[in-house]
Amino acid sequence: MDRLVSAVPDLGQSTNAAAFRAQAKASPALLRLKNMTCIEDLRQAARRRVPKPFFDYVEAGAYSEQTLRANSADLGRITFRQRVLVDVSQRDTGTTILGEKASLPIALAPIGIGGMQWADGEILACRAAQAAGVPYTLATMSICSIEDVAQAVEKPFWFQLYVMKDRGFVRSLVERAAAARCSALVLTVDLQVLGQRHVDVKNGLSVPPSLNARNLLALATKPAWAWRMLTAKRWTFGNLAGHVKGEQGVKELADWVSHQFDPTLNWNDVEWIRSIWPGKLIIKGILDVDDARTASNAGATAIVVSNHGGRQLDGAPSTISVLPKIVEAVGSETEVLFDGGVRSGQDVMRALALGARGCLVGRAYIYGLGAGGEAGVATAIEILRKELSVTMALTGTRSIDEVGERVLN
Ligand SMILES: Cc1cc2nc3c(=O)[nH]c(=O)nc-3n(C[C@H](O)[C@H](O)[C@H](O)COP(=O)(O)O)c2cc1C
Ligand SMILES: CCCCC(=O)C(=O)O
Repeated sequence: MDRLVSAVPDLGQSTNAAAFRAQAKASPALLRLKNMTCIEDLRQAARRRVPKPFFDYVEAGAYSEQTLRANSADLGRITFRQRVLVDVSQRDTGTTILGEKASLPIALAPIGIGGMQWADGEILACRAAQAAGVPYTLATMSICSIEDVAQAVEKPFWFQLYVMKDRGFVRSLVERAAAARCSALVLTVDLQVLGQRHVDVKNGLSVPPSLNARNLLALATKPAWAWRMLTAKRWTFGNLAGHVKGEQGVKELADWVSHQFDPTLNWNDVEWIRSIWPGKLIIKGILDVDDARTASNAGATAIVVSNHGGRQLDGAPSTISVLPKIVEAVGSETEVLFDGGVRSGQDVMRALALGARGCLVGRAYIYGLGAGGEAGVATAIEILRKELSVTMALTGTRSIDEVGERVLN
């Protein structure tokens, strides 16, 4: 099965459609994905290839999923201003994020247990991101560890930090990220207490998967997935090995969070993190103007306007509905990144038009990972690139600098 992945040649700088088509010709893995023309196609393929508990985990939002739905619905209501007779023959989707060049105004969001979607998922996603020229964020709760990923990729990546009760362990994570030359620390502040995702409870989601009859069946019906996992031999949280007692038999994720994550986390701790991480600091999970101001004053290089993809506070507003006022409050001092509901290049354009510097994409790339490993993530990024480029053309926009309210109705 690993043929699918190992057959993928170095994708190079996949920044234009012609180059991607040439690579697809040479690569059976990309060829298999060639009929995937939108993120929804990748989602359907992931549904077929990933065991149900892990696919459900990606899909889920908290409680009634009102906020999850609002993220996409509110983005979809924003319409563009069609402009014609503008020379759009030369278009550039490139930009800078945190001062670094990116071929697209996106970064791959931190996704816990990405390595359960496809064996070695975090390494593969990071490779695809780097080949495409966009930042990748490794989650604290990843299956591949910081060191696993650092050894397997060429360029620096971002590391996402969850603050646990054991501050010695938190410090060691930060030190490991620095030793691995991570280029930014993404401090997630909206998940000290887990918003329940009903389906995970019903599926008995655990890492490693619990071996009851139902779960064994779910794994057995995806033999290609299971074979890759057995070969990769990575089944549990890579960053936590040796640090947390009983880690090999982690129980339900919700139990894990309530035992390990620190609900006392507050702004003084941000000062502490700032003192042990002198590099670029991104605070992720900001949805309120006052919090955005405090984050900016606390020395954040950037913030991510995020409600955790609708997975935490059900009933919170959609991210796109709060973006403009947060940009207005802090946008001149702090880079404002955006996430939640981005499933197309059109969505990226919408967020940029309302002031975001770039978008973190979560599920959109994870569907690609579940659909086809590294080639699937490359395909997801390529789909977003093409959609953004065409949307730029049809709104009479040649560069990311030109994107603003002028492209909206
Ligand atoms: C399956 C899944 C796992 C996630 N795990 C993490 C995580 O470990 N750390 C984190 O900061 N955010 C995590 N998030 C939130 C994402 O980083 C991001 O905020 C969210 O996915 C954006 O919404 P979107 O999926 O609609 O793009 C996760 C999201 C999903 C869907
Ligand atoms: C305990 C893992 C939490 C990962 C996460 O952030 C999410 O599932 O949304």
